Amino acid sequence: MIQFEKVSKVYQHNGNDLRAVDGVDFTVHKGEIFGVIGFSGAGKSTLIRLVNLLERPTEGRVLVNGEDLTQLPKPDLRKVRKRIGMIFQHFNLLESKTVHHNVAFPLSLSGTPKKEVDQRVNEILEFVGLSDKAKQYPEELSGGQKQRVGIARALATSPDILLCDEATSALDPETTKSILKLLQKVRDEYGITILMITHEMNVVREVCDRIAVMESGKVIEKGSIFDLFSNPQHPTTQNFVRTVMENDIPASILNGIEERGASRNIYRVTFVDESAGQPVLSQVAKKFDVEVNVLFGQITELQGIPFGHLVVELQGEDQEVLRVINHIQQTVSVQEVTSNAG
Ligand SMILES: Nc1ncnc2c1ncn2[C@@H]1O[C@H](COP(=O)(O)OP(=O)(O)OP(=O)(O)O)[C@@H](O)[C@H]1O
Repeated sequence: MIQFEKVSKVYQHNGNDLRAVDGVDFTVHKGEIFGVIGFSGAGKSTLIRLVNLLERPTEGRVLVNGEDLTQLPKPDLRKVRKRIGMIFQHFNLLESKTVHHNVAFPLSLSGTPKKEVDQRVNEILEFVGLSDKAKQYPEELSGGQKQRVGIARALATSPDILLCDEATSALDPETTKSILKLLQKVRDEYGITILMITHEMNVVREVCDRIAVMESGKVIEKGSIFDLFSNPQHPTTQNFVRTVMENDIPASILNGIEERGASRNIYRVTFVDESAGQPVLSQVAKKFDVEVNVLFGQITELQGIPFGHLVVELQGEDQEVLRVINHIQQTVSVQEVTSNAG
């Protein structure tokens, strides 16, 4: 468990205070995958580095499993740090060492007997799917394989917490997916708490239970993936959501709506939860004297829950269209679409 308690980190920049992290306050629960998302300079790297004391807070506290690391004597701090693994965007592997030695490194450093080290390394390489690469060097591996070595190295000392610093930002989309799957397996099989920072919304959508959105050092919004995607409050969060969910109706369709003039009956139907699985609109076409013309839409899945919207034109008498709206409002949310609004 990681608790940020009104944490700030202030740097000096040209004689002025620069609040890289500013009053951050949230808790990452045990076994959770928590994402911190923000644009460049938002303060994400500084925040994650406060967890393992690569940075010290200027104000507030960071508690790791209930302990304030700044208060620990050095030998205790070393012990606690072993319980916090970290992986990096550019993997940070030792190029002159084999995969086996890279993973063994943190164990050898702490004086673990060789036999024990070899056993643990073999076990972890099998877990990350790289048993056959033990004798190879980093330069012989793909980016995804290098990150698997990074994950194996971070897991070698059996941590409770894994910090991921833009861990998939240097990888292509397919490799990103496979690394995110591996991180899920790390959480599911070892119960490790994962805190990840990223600027990519598709990454947090794929694996995180909850996220916090950072801007100018502050957390501007936080919540479950479902809540933030389905109802983002802050404009920055809305921008992030837009990077993965096309909410805006394309201009060509809006122009078409404008051309239809006053007689249009165009609505945005938002599906949340099990309503997305119900054939609401096909039922309408059968039950009422209207035709349903789908103009645009997107349905996706968030944390196993279907979510999305369709923009539809209802063709029929106004009275009948109103009856349809009343009917479908019981299961989905309905908004009228005008040509100048998505
Ligand atoms: N050691 C430092 N000294 C002075 N300023 C710093 C230091 N580290 C970070 N900063 C500043 O703090 C702010 C937050 O930086 P940080 O690297 O934490 O952001 P970020 O969200 O991780 O962005 P990026 O993804 O670009 O690294 C930036 O304005 C940065 O210039």
